[in-house]
Amino acid sequence: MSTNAVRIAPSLLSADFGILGAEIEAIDAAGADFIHIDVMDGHFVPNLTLGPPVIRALRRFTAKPFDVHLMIAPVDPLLDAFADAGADIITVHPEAGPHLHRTLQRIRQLGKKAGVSLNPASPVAWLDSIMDDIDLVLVMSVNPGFGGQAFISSQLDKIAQIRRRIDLSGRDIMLEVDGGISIQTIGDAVAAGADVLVAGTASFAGGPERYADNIAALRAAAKVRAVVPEQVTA
Ligand SMILES: O=C(CO)[C@H](O)[C@H](O)COP(=O)(O)O
Repeated sequence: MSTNAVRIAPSLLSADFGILGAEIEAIDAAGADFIHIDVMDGHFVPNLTLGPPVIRALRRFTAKPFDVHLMIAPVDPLLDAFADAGADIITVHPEAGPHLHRTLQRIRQLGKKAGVSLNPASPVAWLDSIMDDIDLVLVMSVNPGFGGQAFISSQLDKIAQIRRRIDLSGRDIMLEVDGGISIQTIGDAVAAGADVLVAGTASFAGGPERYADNIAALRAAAKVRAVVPEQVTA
């Protein structure tokens, strides 16, 4: 794939929560493509972040797409609230069920792009029956819940398998990778087939005066792979 098409989605999880509006303005000006918002409920994942009222309040600080990753269960009762608050892409986990297909249909009915997220141990086969119903696959390259974790390199094989499926399907589906993305790991993720890279720690490191350089460094590193191609088998 062309690295020109790579999108960088800084995760607000690593921003200063005391000044989120200013952080969004700064990361937007620094070249972010999407604003990635991690919603955690303290139940589906062992951490708590923010909900629809905060997303609504932040909407006025940028025109960039809000890429909202829902790590909450049950997810269905809150879909309308997140759509109404200003989410553009809404990504859910199959385990947040009970009816993934219905959930994805509802997201699209709300006029939003529908994403599905696979945890490190979740099988690629879960995509089999929903390829018509998604606009984005989010591969978690860490276990969800916290920023600053190490990239799980076994996910490269999964990314490559999903890239093949998307290409064979001929559908316009984004392949996003989230967790441990840095200048050391982004090249391998892109070489395996990712085209949207979530980066929290790597985007927000060093404060606002570093954001543009951080994102530029990620884009440059996206063209460099660290592992030999044979390690990515699928
Ligand atoms: O969804 C997440 C954790 O559940 C975060 O988006 C992800 O971990 C990004 O943080 P970092 O780039 O620091 O790894």
